[in-house]
Amino acid sequence: MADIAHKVHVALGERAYDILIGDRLIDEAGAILAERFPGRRFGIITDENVAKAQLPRLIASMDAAGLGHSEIVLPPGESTKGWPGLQAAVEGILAARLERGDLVIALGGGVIGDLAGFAAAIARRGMDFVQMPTSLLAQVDSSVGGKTGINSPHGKNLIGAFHQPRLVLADLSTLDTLAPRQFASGYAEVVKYGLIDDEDFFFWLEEKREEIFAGGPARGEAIARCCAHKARVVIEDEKELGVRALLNLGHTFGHALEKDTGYSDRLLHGEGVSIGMVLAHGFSARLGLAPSQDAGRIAAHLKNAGLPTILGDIEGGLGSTETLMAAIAQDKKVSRGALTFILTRGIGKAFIEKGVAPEAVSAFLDEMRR
Ligand SMILES: NC(=O)c1ccc[n+]([C@@H]2O[C@H](COP(=O)([O-])OP(=O)(O)OC[C@H]3O[C@@H](n4cnc5c(N)ncnc54)[C@H](O)[C@@H]3O)[C@@H](O)[C@H]2O)c1
Ligand SMILES: O=C(O)C(=O)C[C@@H](O)[C@H](O)[C@H](O)COP(=O)(O)O
Ligand SMILES: [Zn+2]
Repeated sequence: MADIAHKVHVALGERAYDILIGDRLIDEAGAILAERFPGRRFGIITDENVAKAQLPRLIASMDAAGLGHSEIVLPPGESTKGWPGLQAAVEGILAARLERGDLVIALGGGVIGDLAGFAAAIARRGMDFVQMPTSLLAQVDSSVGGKTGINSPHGKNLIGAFHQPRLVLADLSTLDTLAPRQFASGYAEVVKYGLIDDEDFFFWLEEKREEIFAGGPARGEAIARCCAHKARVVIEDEKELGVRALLNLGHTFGHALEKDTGYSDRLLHGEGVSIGMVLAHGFSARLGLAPSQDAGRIAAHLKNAGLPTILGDIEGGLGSTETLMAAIAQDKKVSRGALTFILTRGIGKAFIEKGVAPEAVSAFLDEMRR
């Protein structure tokens, strides 16, 4: 029997859903889906790595529950989260003759979650979907909150829709097959929650980091605390009209770096966020807003977790500062041409700053490249 260790409810009225977190949940997924979505068929969208490591378990549990299903298996990696990947996902849903009342299952990391969620949002003008996150990043962040979409050559996540899942099933045992670099990448988003507004969580992470990486009980607790944090923010501001932008800490820089490195394995999303969070704290210190020792303490923690923390850590070099600034100018938080950044007064004290001077950002980036 599956062990549902944590349950977080995302109270969004008619779009409300549960996040179930536990060990070996995937082996019970068929029974859970049959109970919650009787009489439906399912289109499982996944990538080749997850298909090898986890899909057989999901299929076995769905077969045991007598559920009808089809599989759409895409290439792994960030480059799949673009127009051709979206076309493959949507056409796969249609080819499988899934009806509007059937469900899409996103089995995988954040790439599959964002892509399959967006495909579900637009196929047959909108289908329900279930998130089954299998990377740490997806379990603590991308499977929750309904941001779905794909990347554009113009910038990260520029095409998409808010489309909430009907259920999130996070099986801790799936993380056993995740590559260490990918686990570290997801850990950057874990740290993010502490840095936003929960210094106690950051200090707890400083104590528990090794246990979390080793797979001890702190891992499930960390994942549940992140989901509870994100659920609180999403309930308050589902469409990012205000406070939800705090979840973007480190992302304005990070997304520009991801674009600059071609959405490739040169820089994973969490790695960009790691460098971006250190830059956001460094920039805040430069503006006299935050103590500079906080940036050092954060960088040390991320570095000990195996993450890059400075621009020089990105192999293969970067484009010019002008190119990075052009990517930053495409950020979705830009309003009437003015830049918005998530800045900070220190660990756990992030805030939204509108109208940040591009010259100040550009000068800071120039300095950080030296
Ligand atoms: N929608 C949101 O709110 C949100 C939040 C954060 C990040 N994101 C997006 O998420 C994406 C990054 O997600 P990610 O870090 O999970 O990357 P990913 O989806 O590429 O997964 C990481 C890698 O690990 C593999 N993998 C995943 N689970 C596995 C498992 N259990 N066993 C073996 N291999 C496994 C995948 O095949 C892939 O190669 C980015 O596109 C980012 O923009 C979205
Ligand atoms: O859920 C959110 O809101 C976030 O900002 C979470 C981020 O970790 C995530 O990377 C998100 O996809 C970024 O959103 P975007 O609106 O900047 O594309
Ligand atoms: Zn992110």
